[in-house]
Amino acid sequence: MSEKRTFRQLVINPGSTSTKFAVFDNERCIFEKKVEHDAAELKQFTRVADQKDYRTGVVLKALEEAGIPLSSFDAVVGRGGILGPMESGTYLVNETMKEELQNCPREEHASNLGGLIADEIAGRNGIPAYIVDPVCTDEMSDVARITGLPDLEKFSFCHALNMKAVARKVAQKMGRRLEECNFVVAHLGSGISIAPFRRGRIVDVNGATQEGPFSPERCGGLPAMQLMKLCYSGKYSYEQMQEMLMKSGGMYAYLGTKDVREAEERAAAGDEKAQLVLEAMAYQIAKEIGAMAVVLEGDLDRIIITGGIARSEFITGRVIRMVGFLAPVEVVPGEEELESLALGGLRVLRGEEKPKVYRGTRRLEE
Ligand SMILES: Nc1ncnc2c1ncn2[C@@H]1O[C@H](COP(=O)(O)OP(=O)(O)O)[C@@H](O)[C@H]1O
Ligand SMILES: CCCC(=O)OP(=O)(O)O
Repeated sequence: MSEKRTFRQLVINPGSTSTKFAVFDNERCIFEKKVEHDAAELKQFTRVADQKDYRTGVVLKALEEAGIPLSSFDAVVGRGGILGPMESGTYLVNETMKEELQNCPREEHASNLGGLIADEIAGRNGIPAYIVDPVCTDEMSDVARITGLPDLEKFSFCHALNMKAVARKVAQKMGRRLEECNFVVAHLGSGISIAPFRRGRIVDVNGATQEGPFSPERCGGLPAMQLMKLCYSGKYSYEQMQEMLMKSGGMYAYLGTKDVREAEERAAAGDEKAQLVLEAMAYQIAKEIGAMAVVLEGDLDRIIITGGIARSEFITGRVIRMVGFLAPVEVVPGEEELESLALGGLRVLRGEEKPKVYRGTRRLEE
């Protein structure tokens, strides 16, 4: 019997406050590390892309300390960023992609560093760099793009990497391929994405930074007229509003914590406000799942709940009570982003998939 070749990959997931990275030999993780970055240290960089050399250095230092030589890698894979809308899959980091990530990403987000750091390290070794199922994965139907105001076109922005990976696993458990199933997948983390998967494609989704349920740190969808009045009230600057919507809104704005566990403890100890806010988060999540089930016209095989908050029985219990009539619910706690990056790279290294080629931004709004 012939020996199966072992492919070694370095996978990198840059977050807003940390960089997570790991080394995989085929499907097996042999090294994993999370480096928390000091807020003051990151503050010296004006733009996210400016952090590339600093974070690359952090990864290289850790690999050296662990005695893992760069020459042992077959590919480097990064969590990909906010490029133009693209189909799900594994993409080669090419010059067009690098130029956009470096100079003109559609939005500033730490995941923009994934492709850049992967390319920097891969380049030192003459091996390919990839990104997998980036946050700009866009498989939405045309009808889902219409907002009601022609100036504002809805675009897809979600936790595609973990959602696709978890959906693939649930399909596998059911003895099917992802393309043979209809799911509603809810990723519940610091940000929340809830999407209908029609035959494996994400045909709609709440934009994880501006629509749908509020999350531990983000406001989600807000009443538009009231929001407009607040923006023009002179009370807050553009930057303050942005910070409020993205980082200090949602549960944090009500309770002063982004930790659902702490909120649960307070509720259990009789804090009525904590109880109400958690109830409201569960209520909004269930309502969004219901809306996405309607997109699938009720033809769904499973509802899948994943992300850190999927560990919360307080939240999952209430959500399941509200949406359980729609389909069986599968809870897959946590996220598997590093593993998902490795599996995406591996499918290409093994020749099971061809790497896709990014051809540049197709700006829907222009
Ligand atoms: N055991 C748990 N019970 C309840 N909530 C949890 C648990 N573990 C993590 N969480 C919550 O999950 C959220 C973070 O989710 P996570 O998917 O790790 O987010 P991200 O990676 O997007 O920052 C936090 O609000 C955290 O309190
Ligand atoms: C919608 C994907 C981008 C995002 O919000 O990711 P984090 O929750 O990791 O910040």
